[in-house]
Amino acid sequence: MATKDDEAFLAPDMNAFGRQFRDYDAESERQKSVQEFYRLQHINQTVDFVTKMRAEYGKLDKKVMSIWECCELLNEVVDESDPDLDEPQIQHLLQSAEAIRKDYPNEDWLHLTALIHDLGKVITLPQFGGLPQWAVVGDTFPVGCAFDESNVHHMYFMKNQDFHNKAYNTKNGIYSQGCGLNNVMMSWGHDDYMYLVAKENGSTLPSAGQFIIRYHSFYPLHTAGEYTHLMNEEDTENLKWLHVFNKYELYSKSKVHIDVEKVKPYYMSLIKKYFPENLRW
Ligand SMILES: O[C@H]1[C@H](O)[C@@H](O)[C@H](O)[C@@H](O)[C@H]1O
Ligand SMILES: [Fe+2]
Ligand SMILES: [Fe+2]
Repeated sequence: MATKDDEAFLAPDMNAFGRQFRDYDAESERQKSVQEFYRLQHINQTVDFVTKMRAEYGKLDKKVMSIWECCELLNEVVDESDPDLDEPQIQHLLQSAEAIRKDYPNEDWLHLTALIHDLGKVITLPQFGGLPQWAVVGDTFPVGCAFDESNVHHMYFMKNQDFHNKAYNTKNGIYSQGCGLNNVMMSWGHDDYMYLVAKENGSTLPSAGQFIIRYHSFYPLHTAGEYTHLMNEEDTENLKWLHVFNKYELYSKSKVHIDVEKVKPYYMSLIKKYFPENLRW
């Protein structure tokens, strides 16, 4: 007989606060601080800033540690951009991973991708450079081309210096049609950082897994369907998996906790399969 654990994942209609998911306009205290977060993010994420961050974090000289150590460290991180989540970050990682595992039991790489997708948020901690929230979390978007209106709280881009730069404020900006997302500079944050960590440490996670990590906050693309003119064929293939992932990542945010010790052995075996024991961060 099927137990509750064997049932397919059901996406809820409401978040843990009884609101719609990703409602950035609802009147509440939380909404105000989320809006203030996006004001700062949209003003400060520029081509110059991203260029500096890529160079700095590309050194991977902050710490040597395992993937699991980082999962535990993530519990110290608070995400001020998220209107749907109040739980410790490790719960969010495990909730996402276990939800996907229910419906895609054979795609072990996808379970692991879910487990690690937000680990990059550690760059907000002092020992990783202590970056401000606007440089770590929130939705992401390309810099170096026009900011699309599908970005939440789009109006704040008006105070971004790139908004007024003629080289950057056209549809393609410094890019060309179909150039591929790999050639596009995304706003700096936990996605691009974790992608860098995985790649530079020689992870064998499939290309779709690496793509999910790198673009999971790129809602203007994967949910609004904008910026597709920058994609190439490989991006189109990988985007299919990002759509799958997104459903489980977003709608698994709930108050139902996962027993960490119970599932840890399974995830440790996946980490061993796809990552070296210690990584440079
Ligand atoms: O607030 C959330 C949160 O920071 C997530 O980790 C990120 O991936 C989302 O795109 C963002 O909207
Ligand atoms: Fe997440
Ligand atoms: Fe994220």
